[in-house]
Amino acid sequence: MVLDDFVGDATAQRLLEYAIANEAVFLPSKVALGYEGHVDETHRVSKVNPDIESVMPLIEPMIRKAVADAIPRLGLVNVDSYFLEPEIAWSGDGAFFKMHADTLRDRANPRVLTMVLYFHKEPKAFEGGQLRLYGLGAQPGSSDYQEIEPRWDRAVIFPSWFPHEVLPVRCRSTSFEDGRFALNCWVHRISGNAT
Ligand SMILES: O=C(O)CCC(=O)C(=O)O
Ligand SMILES: [Fe+2]
Repeated sequence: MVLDDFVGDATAQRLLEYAIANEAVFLPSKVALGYEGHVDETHRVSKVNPDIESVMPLIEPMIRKAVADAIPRLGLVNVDSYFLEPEIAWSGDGAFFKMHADTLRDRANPRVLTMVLYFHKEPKAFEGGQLRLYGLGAQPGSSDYQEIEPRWDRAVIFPSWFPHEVLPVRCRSTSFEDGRFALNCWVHRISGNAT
């Protein structure tokens, strides 16, 4: 599901300003390996800031509404209760994220939905960085995909088990504010509520 004009210009601008002001808090992104996260620059290059509590109240109502709509539309079951895991990711020149799924299997409260909201400085100073969303079971190199442009204030919501990747970002400068920003928010199903 692609939802344009998701939070509105003023709120998207607030998110951008918040991210830029907190550049120092962004740390290299990790990928999951068993129960541990580790940095693997052959698989993923970007930076993340999971400490976004102060801006969550601005966007949480829109996220919760979109999640409530997405659950029946995407045919998810057993998601009567859930919690959100938000972070802001920054992708500068050369950043990418190879094909992966977001589901962390064998965990008590698995991720069931992935939401990504894009924002960036205007005029846009990067190219690339499209999200490729593959069909279930696709292998690297598959041509079974939909490609989504990371447009200002566009949100994408999909089941976390679908394979996806972020194509390489090319940016005119190395300055932080020129990069591709994405607010990622995972919906974790709270286990034990099977009906
Ligand atoms: O930034 C995106 O478009 C997707 C990011 C992603 O796949 C992830 O953080 O797991
Ligand atoms: Fe992902």
